[in-house]
Formats: sequence, structure tokens, C-alpha cells
Amino acid sequence: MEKAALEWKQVVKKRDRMVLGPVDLKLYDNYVTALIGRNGSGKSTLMKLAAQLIMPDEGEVTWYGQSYPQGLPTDVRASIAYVPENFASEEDSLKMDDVAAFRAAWYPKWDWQRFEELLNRFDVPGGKKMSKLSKGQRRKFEIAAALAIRPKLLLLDEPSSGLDPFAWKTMMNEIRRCVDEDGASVLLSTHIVEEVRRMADYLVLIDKGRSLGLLEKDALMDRGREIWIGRDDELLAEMPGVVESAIESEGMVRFVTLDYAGSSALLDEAGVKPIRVRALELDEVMEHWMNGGLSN
Ligand SMILES: Nc1ncnc2c1ncn2[C@@H]1O[C@H](COP(=O)(O)OP(=O)(O)OP(=O)(O)O)[C@@H](O)[C@H]1O
Repeated sequence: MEKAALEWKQVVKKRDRMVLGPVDLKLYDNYVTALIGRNGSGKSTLMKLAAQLIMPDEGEVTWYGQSYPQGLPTDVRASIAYVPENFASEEDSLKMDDVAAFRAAWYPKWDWQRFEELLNRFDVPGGKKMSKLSKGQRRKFEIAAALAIRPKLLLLDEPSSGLDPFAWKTMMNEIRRCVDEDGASVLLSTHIVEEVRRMADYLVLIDKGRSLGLLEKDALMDRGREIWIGRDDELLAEMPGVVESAIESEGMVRFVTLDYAGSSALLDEAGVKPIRVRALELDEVMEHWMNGGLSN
């Protein structure tokens, strides 16, 4: 069984207009998990709970099997890197070097070489005041600093927002390296399909404060197919996982299923050979999932 780096157990967090939870969710150790879902669904709230910037109203969050309701111990906190969606302004008046020196003093595994190399590759000019950095430069600084602490747990809230395409590629490669070489676990919230395609091992869909499940990306991809068969309304009515269907011509019907295994079995049983089968793209499967396709 996979070990959990993080776990939300029956977690409830009340917000002004919505309630997150109860959420039961695991972040598997040494994998990249992408949090997907519409705006306001609760992704950042889950992330803040994981960084213990906020506490749950009910339930508990555990880090490597331990819950810390009195606050995260220093060594655990120092092993977590969190890049928020929006940055605090307290450091605005400080110079980049001073902010980096402060973090180096706080995080025992801080790696100056990695930090400077990343800033260089991100093309962020040194010596500036934090307030003088552009939005994208500030995010690059925060991503470099997050990777420089050599985290065990990396929490990234929409990290690509405002990044240029070169920095975006560098960031994705570095995150993958962090998992493959340093054994880190990554939780990433994103609206970008390409990011999910390139980086995620697992996907979690959040909808209106609830988790609609955690799925392995490859298993999710295996489920989605568009299939054309000779028209047979009875057979189509029995087909499992169908999220869309249309009569293509007099004798042909097309349907989209999120249960390819079940659909194939039924077609075999009926002795029907598909005219054509197309694997769905990741964005298509994600859209059907978001529209409730997997709960049918
Ligand atoms: N500090 C807060 N106080 C009260 N309510 C909040 C707070 N932060 C977020 N919310 C509310 O909680 C809900 C979930 O917000 P959250 O930021 O977690 O969503 P999200 O999925 O990250 O959205 P997005 O994709 O737009 O970043 C929203 O209804 C939001 O208005």
C-alpha cells in the first residue's frame, strides 16, 4: 500500500459563503498530485490546511501519520515549502538577498547554490528590493526559494501563474527532479492541462468544497474513449459510463464512455466490433469528470 505524506481526515473548514468538506483525502508519498477544480472550489483552502496556515474546524490533517493540533514542530515546518497564490507584502521593503539570508537561517537544508542557479536560469536580476520585482519575477523568486530548502513536502498554489514559457519549463523539470531525485511529495493546484499532463501522477477533483476523488492519471486516461458502432439503441442504453452519445448517420452511433473496460466487455459479449475507437485527450476526460461523468 502507498504511504501517505499528508492526509485530510473528515476535515471541515467553514468559510464566509461556503463550507469545505468533510474531506477525506491522501497525498501519496513521493508523487506529484494535482488539485483541479473550478474557481472557488476550495483548492487553496486545502493547501493552506496542509501548510497549517489555517486550522480545520473539524477533523484532522496528518503529516506522515502524525497530527499536530498544537502547531507543527519546527523540524516538520522546515521540511515544508509552500508557494502561495498571492504573496504577503511584509517583505516588500526588504532586499532579495536579505529575504534569502533570512530563509537560509531558518531552513537547515537551504541550498545557496541551487537557489542562485535557479534565479539565474529564471533570469531574475539580483540585488533588487522585493517590491521592485515584477509579478512573474516575484513568483520565480518564491519558486527558487521553495526548491532551495530541499523540501520533503512541496505545496504549490497555481505556481505557473504569470511565468514566461521558459521559466515554466524549468519549473516543471525542477519539480519532477525534486520528486525523482530528492524523494519529495508535491501537491500542486492548477488550471493548466499541460501541467497536469507533464507532471501529475495523481489527480484530485475538488468541487464546491468536496473531494470528488483521487485517481491515478494513467488510470483516468485508460477510462475515456470515443467509440463508433453500428446503430443499436438497446445496446447503447445498457452501455456503462456513457457521458455523451449521438446518431452519426442512419446506421451509425457515436458515444463517449468513461468506462472503457466495461463498454468493451459489453461489446464483446454482444459480438459487436467497433467501427472506430479514439482515446480521449486529458482535457476531455477532465472536463467530463468535472461535469460529473464519473459518478454516473
Ligand atoms: N480567508 C477567507 N475567508 C473567508 N472565505 C474565504 C477565504 N479564502 C477563501 N474563501 C472562500 O472559500 C472558498 C474557497 O476558496 P479557495 O481560495 O480555497 O478556492 P480555489 O479553489 O483555490 O479557487 P481559485 O481556483 O479561484 O484559486 C471561496 O468561496 C472563497 O470565497
